[in-house]
Amino acid sequence: MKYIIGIGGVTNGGKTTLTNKLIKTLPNCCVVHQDDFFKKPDHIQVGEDGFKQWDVITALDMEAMTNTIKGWMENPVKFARSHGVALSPVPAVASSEEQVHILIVEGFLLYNYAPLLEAFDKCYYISIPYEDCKRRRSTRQYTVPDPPGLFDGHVWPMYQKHRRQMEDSGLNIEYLDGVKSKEDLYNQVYQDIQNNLLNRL
Ligand SMILES: Nc1ncnc2c1ncn2[C@@H]1O[C@H](COP(=O)(O)OP(=O)(O)O)[C@@H](O)[C@H]1O
Ligand SMILES: O=C(O)c1ccc[n+]([C@@H]2O[C@H](COP(=O)([O-])O)[C@@H](O)[C@H]2O)c1
Repeated sequence: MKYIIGIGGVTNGGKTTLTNKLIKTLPNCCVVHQDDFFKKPDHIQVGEDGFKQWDVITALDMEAMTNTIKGWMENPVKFARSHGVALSPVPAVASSEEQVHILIVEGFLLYNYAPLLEAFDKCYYISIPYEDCKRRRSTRQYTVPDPPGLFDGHVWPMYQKHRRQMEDSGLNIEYLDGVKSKEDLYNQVYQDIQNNLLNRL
């Protein structure tokens, strides 16, 4: 069985932290990070506001990301091996359908790209309030540092716009409170995944 989990949410909401905890405990679990598909800085458009438009879907090579996910869907064993993910031994009696393979797709604009929406078996979305987000972001180092004013001028307004768009899409999303402790968030999601997998077996 193949199972694809989306962990979307606001910048600095804790997506990577949660993902890194889950991949340590979920069996046969690979990960795709949307941040790995940002285009090079010279391919990022500059808006009328003067800011490079990093927080829009065209800043990402979504076709390449989709192809990576398709690669996992076609052959999760090969994908795991080529990404250095250790697989559980397959019992001699097990068929390939009995072996569970999990893919976590993590990113801030996961649910705003129509061709990918059908891929997810389960969609999580982490939110935190404006003040927490601004504070966490202020200490974060990206490959391209935030210019002054980017958060209020671009990042937060784009987050609000994309969130509304996602909510209007009718996708079935489980919202997570990113202000909860890292441990509580992990326990909540791990338990939910276990329950969902058991229901499918
Ligand atoms: N539940 C949490 N409570 C407090 N701080 C958190 C929590 N989850 C993550 N953080 C912190 O917030 C920052 C951003 O976390 P990260 O997982 O990289 O977010 P994202 O991948 O959503 O951008 C990091 O400094 C991280 O330690
Ligand atoms: O990773 C990069 O190369 C990069 C370069 C410039 C900006 N970013 C920021 O990365 C943010 C999304 O990543 P994250 O982990 O904070 O959800 C988004 O808000 C962008 O403004 C990221």
